[in-house]
Formats: sequence, C-alpha cells, structure tokens
Amino acid sequence: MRKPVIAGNWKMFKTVGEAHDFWNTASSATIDASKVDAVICAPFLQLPALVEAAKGSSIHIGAQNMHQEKEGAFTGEISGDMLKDLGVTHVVIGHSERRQYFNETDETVNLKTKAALDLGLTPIVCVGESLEQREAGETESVVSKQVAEAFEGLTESEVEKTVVAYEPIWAIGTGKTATADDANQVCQAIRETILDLHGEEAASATRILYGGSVKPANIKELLGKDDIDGALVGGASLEADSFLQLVEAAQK
Ligand SMILES: O=C(CO)COP(=O)(O)O
Repeated sequence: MRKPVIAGNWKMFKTVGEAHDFWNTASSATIDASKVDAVICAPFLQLPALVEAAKGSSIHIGAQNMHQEKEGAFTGEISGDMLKDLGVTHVVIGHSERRQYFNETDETVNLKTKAALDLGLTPIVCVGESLEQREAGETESVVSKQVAEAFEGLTESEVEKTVVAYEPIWAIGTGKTATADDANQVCQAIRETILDLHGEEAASATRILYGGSVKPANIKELLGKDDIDGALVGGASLEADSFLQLVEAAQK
C-alpha cells in the first residue's frame, strides 16, 4: 500500500506575512501522518519561517528547485545542503515551468535528483507532455523518456524514495484537468517504465502523483485510480481550506 502524497506548489505566490496567514488556519488541522504525506513547497524566502511554523505539525516543507552542485560560484542559486540545513524535507525538481523558462533539461533533472537523494531530501520529479505532443499521440513516449532520464543511474532504493509528478502542461493552471482515466493511464505507463528499468519493487513502491487543475471537487476521482498516489497542486494549495480538503480526501 503506497501512502498518498498531497503536495502544494505555491509557485511565486505569497509574502511571508501571507504564508503566516495560511499557517494560522492550517496549523489547527488534524492530519494523520501515517495515512498521508502533506507537503507545502514554498518560495525559498519563506522556507525558514515555514519550517519553524511547521515544527510539531504533520505538514512537511519543501522547496521548488535546488542547484545540483553542493556549493560554488552560482550566483542566485540555492544548494540542497542549504535546504537540508534549514529542515526542508522535499524538493520539486524539473517542474515544466522551470523546463520552459529556466532551461531545465532531463540532464539537470537527473543531476538534481541524485543530489537531493544524496542529502536525504525527497525529490518530487515532474514530467509531462505539451498539448502539441498529446495531440500527436506522443504522451507516453515523451513522459517515459523524461522518467528514464531523470532516474538514470539511480539504485532501486533511490527510485523508491523518489516521488514522480505527472503534470500535463496543458492542464496546469488552465482549469482543464486530464480525465481521471487519462491521467491514470499515463501514471500506469510511468510505472511500467520504472518496472522495465528498475524492477518490480521500485515500480510498486514509487509514488506517482497527478498535477494540473486539481481541486477538492476532483481529487476523490483521481485518488480512486490504481496508479495515482496523490497530487501536486498549484492554485488550490494557496488557500489553507482547500489544501486541507485535499489532504482530508487523501487520508480517508
Ligand atoms: O503546476 C502545478 C503544480 O505544480 C499545477 O498547478 P494548478 O494546480 O494551478 O493547475
């Protein structure tokens, strides 16, 4: 039985003050950490305050990116060691917005995933096809290649510790969700890729999330599918109430 993950990706939203407002509501929630991993992935500047606020709660704090090197002359970047030192536990890697706007490639995704695992951070590795690729019938081959390259050189136990998020680019922030069946089919193809490359145990243990316009209204149907183990959520994670409804749905 795979424990579901509900991970909020705040993207470039909220000031530290607004994050505190979120926390005032979220901290009173009863989350059963044995049933769900609830994670908030916030902008770097908010991480110290959020890690502090989350102490004693069942919500994990994650970053939205990290650099693959331990340290060095990389102006403007943040290393995994810096995140680890702060008490951050998760890190989103290879989000489509980073692939699109910040030159993230399958190769850097692989290096970052390895660097995160070496530090004991849980990578949430994002994959997904564009609308053009979907319409050309390339979804599964595109996504399988992204997964294969992201996991290149990882051991079976490292793969098991990694979370994959399938986020079709055309469904992000658009209100268009893949149908639960379509999303499940791609998540199943991802699991098959992991099976082929890393073996049965890795394939059955790895959590695969869906992301793209997930809301309290559609979470139950998505979680009802065999190969969907949770969600990576943008817009609906910004309000504590809706984030907590998603967590609630996953811990049932
Ligand atoms: O990109 C996403 C999460 O990483 C999805 O964003 P939305 O939930 O706003 O569509």
